[in-house]
Amino acid sequence: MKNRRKQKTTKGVISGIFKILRKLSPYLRKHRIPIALSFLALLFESGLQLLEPWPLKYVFDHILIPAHNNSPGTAGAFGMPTMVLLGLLTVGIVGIAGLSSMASYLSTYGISMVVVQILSEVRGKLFSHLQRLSLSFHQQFKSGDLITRVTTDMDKMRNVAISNALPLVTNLIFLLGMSIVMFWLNWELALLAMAIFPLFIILNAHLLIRIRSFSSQHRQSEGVLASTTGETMGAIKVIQALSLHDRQQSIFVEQNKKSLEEVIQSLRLSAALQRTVKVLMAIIVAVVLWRGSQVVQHQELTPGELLVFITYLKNAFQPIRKLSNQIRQITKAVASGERVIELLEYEPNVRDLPNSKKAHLFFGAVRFENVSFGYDPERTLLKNINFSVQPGQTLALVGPSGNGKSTLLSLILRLYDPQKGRILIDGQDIREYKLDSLRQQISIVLQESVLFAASVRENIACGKIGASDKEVEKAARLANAHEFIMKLPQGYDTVLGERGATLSGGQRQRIAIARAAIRKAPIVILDEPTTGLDSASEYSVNSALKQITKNQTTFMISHNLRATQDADLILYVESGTVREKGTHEELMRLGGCYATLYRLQNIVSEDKYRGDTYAFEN
Ligand SMILES: Nc1ncnc2c1ncn2[C@@H]1O[C@H](COP(=O)(O)OP(=O)(O)OP(=O)(O)O)[C@@H](O)[C@H]1O
Repeated sequence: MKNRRKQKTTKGVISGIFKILRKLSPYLRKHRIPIALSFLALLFESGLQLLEPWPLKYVFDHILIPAHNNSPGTAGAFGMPTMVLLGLLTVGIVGIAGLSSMASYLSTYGISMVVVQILSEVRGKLFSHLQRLSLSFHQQFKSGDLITRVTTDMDKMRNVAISNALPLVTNLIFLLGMSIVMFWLNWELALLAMAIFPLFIILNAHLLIRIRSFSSQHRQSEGVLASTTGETMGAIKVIQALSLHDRQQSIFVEQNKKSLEEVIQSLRLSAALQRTVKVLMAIIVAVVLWRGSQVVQHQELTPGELLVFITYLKNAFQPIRKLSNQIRQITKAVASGERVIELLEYEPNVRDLPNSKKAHLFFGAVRFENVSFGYDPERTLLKNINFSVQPGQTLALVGPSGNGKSTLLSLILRLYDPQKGRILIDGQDIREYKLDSLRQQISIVLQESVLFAASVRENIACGKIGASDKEVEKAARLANAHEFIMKLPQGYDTVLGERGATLSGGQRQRIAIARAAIRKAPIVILDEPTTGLDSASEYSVNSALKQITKNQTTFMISHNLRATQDADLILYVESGTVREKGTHEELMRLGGCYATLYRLQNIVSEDKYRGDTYAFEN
C-alpha cells in the first residue's frame, strides 16, 4: 500500500514535468535550432568525459607495468616508440579536457539563453493572462499568491532549469555512457557495481517525495505570508488608527512559524538524502575494488581497465551525489511550474464570444431585460431586473447598502455576465461586442479611486490610449483639477505615491474624474464618487461630475437623495430587486420607501443645519 502511494507520487513528479513541457512546447518549437545545437554540444561533452581516463589506462598497461616488470612493453603494438606513445597520451589528456570544456561552455551558454528567453516570454504571457482573468477569479485567489507565482515561482523555474536540470541531463548521459563502457569491459563487475543502485533509487525516491510535499506546502505558506504583508501594508492607516498591530503580528507570527517548520523539515530530509548517497557510494567502490582485483589476477581484465572502472565509479560519485540535490531542486521547480501552469490554464469566465465584433460608437441607449445574477450561481443576488435608459439620460440607483446596486452597474462593464436575461446597448446584447471595445466606451468614477504610482499626467492619460498633453490638461480643467495640479511641486509631472497618498480625497477624486473625462465615453458610471468627502470637496467634485456627464448616459449610485433627485429615472433597489421605479416626483407621489427615505434625509439635514446655526450663534 505504502509502495503504491510512493509510485503514484513519483509518477506525479514525472507527469508534472511532462505537463510543463507540453505547455511549453510552442516555445520550445520556436527555439528548436539553438536547443538542438546545444544538445549536440552536450552529447559531445559527455563522450569526451568518458574518454578522460583512457590515456591513463594505456600509460598503465603499455608503459608503466611493462617497465615495472622489466618486459619489453606493448607500445610496439601501436607501432611507435614508448616515449612517442607517452607524449601522445599526455597531449591527449590536455586535448580531451580542452575540447570537453569548450563543448560544456557551448551547451551551458546555449541552453541558458534559451531557458531565459522562454521563461521571460512565459512570464509576459502570464502577466497578460492574469489581467484578463475575470474578477471572480481574482476574488478566489489571494493577490500575494498570484505575486509569488509571477515572481518567485518563475524565478525558481529559471534558476533550477539552468543550475540543476541542465547538469542533471549532462550527468545522466555520462552515467548511461559509463554503464555501457563498464559492461563492455567486464559485465560481471559492472553488474556488481550496479546492483546497489536500485537500493539507492528507492531510498532517493522516498525522501524526494516527502521533500516535494513539504516544498509545495511551503510555497503556499509563502503566498499566504506575502498576502498578509501586502494586506497589512495596504491598510497601514487603518491598522495604526485602530491599533491593530498586535492582531496582525500574531497572524503573521503564526504563518511565519508554519513556513519555518516546513523549511526545517525540507532541509532535514535533504541532509538525510546526502548522507545516504555518500555511504552507498563508498560501499560500491570498496566492493568493486575487492572483486576487481580478483578479476585482474585471473587475467580477465587488465590493471589499466580496472583503473578505468574505478575512475568511472569515482567520477560517477560526484554526479550521483549531485543527483539527489538536483532532483530535489527540480521537484521543487515542478511544484512551481505546476502552479504557474494552473494559472495559465484558467479561462476567463467573461471573454469575447467567437462571433463578437468591435462596437460602433455608442449612442448610449441601455436596456436591462429580465437580468438575474449571483456571485454564487446558487444564490441569486439580482432578480429579474428590467429598465431602459435613453441616450443622454441619467439613471440613479438608490436604496440600502449591500443590496446589489454596484453589482448591477458592474454588469454593464461585463465585469461579470448575468446568469439570466440580457443587457443591451443600442439594441444589441453587450456580449456580442468585443470586450475591449465595450469597456473603452464607458467611463467610471468609484468611491475610492485608485491612482497609480506614476505622474499626474500619466494617471489622467491612462483613461485614453495615446492621449496628448493638451487633452490631459483639458480633461483636468473640466474636472476642476488644473489649479491644484499646477500648485503641486512638479505640476503635471508630480509623481504620486502608492494610491496617490500625497493628495486629499477630493483631489484624488478629481484626478479620477479627469481620467474619466479624457475618454469622452458615451456612458458614464458614478459609484458614490462623493462619499466620504467634506462639503467643499463634495461641491467641487460634483461640479466636475456635472461637466463630464453633460449629454452622456449616466448611471449614478448615491446615498444622498438630493444629489440624485434630478435624474431622469430613479430605481429604488432592495434585496436585489427594483422595488420602485420612476422620476423623483413620481416616487414622492407614490409615497413608498423612496419618499420615506427622502423625507428622513431632509429632516436630518435640516436638523443638522439648525444645529450648525445654533453652534455658530453660540
Ligand atoms: N465580488 C463579490 N463576491 C461575492 N459577493 C459580493 C461581491 N461583491 C459584492 N458582494 C456581495 O453582494 C451584495 C451586494 O453588494 P453591492 O456592492 O452590489 O451592494 P450595494 O447595494 O452597491 O452596496 P453599497 O451601497 O454599500 O455599495 C453584498 O452582500 C456584497 O457582500
